[in-house]
Amino acid sequence: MHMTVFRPEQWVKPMAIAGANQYTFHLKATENPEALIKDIWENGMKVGLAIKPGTTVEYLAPWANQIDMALGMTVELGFGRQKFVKDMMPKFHWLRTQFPSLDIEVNGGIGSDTVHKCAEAGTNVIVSGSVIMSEDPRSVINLLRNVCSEAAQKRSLD
Ligand SMILES: O=C(CO)[C@H](O)[C@H](O)COP(=O)(O)O
Repeated sequence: MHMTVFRPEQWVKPMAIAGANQYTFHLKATENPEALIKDIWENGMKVGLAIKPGTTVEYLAPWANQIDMALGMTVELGFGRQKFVKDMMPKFHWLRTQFPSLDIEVNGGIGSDTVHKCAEAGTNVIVSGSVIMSEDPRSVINLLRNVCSEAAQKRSLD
């Protein structure tokens, strides 16, 4: 679950009861990330931690060893069909270098023209909305998956 909400603390238990296996919250939406991470674990879910395009990766770094996934937004929060912001690429690259086994998710404006940059920078989890819905979903999903797999394989050989 990607929770774009204020006070993410209040939804941990309801989401666990509803069957969520991962709870992603926005770092700037809580005053106590450490306690929230612990609460998510204790409720049996994996932890995802999200930052917006304007947030530095150093802000997320102190928690990177305690989470399962980092999410970098490549658009501002709110709605689909926004233009991809490429400023996140150095942040993904830094995260991948520092935390080789961390899941790194990208969300915002991802399709066949933007996925390569993200995969090369180190993302391995892709959110894609409008492009998938506007084209042939099966072939777009296959392409996104293949680009990420090939980039991961190349990293493992380097
Ligand atoms: O969560 C989002 C914005 O808050 C995403 O950008 C959205 O759901 C994905 O859509 P798109 O692929 O069209 O950018």
